Amino acid sequence: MSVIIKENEHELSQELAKLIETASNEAINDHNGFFVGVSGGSLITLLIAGLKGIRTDFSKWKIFFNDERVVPVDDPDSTFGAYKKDLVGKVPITEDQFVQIKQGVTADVAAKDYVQQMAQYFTGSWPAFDLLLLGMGPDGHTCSLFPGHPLLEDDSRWVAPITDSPKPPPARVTITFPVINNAKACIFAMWGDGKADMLRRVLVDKEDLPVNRVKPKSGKLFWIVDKAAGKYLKK
Ligand SMILES: O=C1O[C@H](COP(=O)(O)O)[C@@H](O)[C@H](O)[C@H]1O
Repeated sequence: MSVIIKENEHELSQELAKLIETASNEAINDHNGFFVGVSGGSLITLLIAGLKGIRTDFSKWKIFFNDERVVPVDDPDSTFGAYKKDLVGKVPITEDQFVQIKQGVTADVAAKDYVQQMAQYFTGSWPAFDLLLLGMGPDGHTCSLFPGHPLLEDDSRWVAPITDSPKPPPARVTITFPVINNAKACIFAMWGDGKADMLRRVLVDKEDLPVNRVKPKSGKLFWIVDKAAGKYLKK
């Protein structure tokens, strides 16, 4: 595991972009495509800032959602809606490069449909993403895997529905830990004072929180944070 502490949000987004560029170019050289999973929330701001500057063949990207809220795309809670509004058109990525969650159905149906869509890109018992870009919520959740929730133990499905998310909206779909830990690389990226206390609990105290269950089996794990978020971490 590598923990990288950058001076500020700008430097953090540049560092994140560099790692994404490397992962993308390696994947494209290796299998002519880059399969990346993205999260919602504050990560999007970092991506908007960083992705503009990277040199890679964006046309080879296929973008999956690590989790998504079961809401219409034009709902402010929709993660795809946020990427569509904030990223598409600003970097050379088109809407059809996103693997979208089925609309107008229950979380259960959306999760099953998402697995079928994923299976068009991955063979093997678990999908092997080239890179997962992860966020951490204030309670230590990642994707839609929340502390104390039974889904933390789900090891039978690629994607699970959740209808009792403690963070609204309640209905979501999420990739599961076996999928996360089968990825070739995972990056947590975050900034700001608001993340500092939870980062201490995760990286210093090593509490059993969902984010600490991210342990890619044979992949790399990075935590990239700014000085404010990393103020309790040793340099
Ligand atoms: O609800 C969610 O929260 C987490 C963390 O978001 P943040 O805004 O606190 O960074 C996010 O990673 C996840 O994708 C999202 O659905």
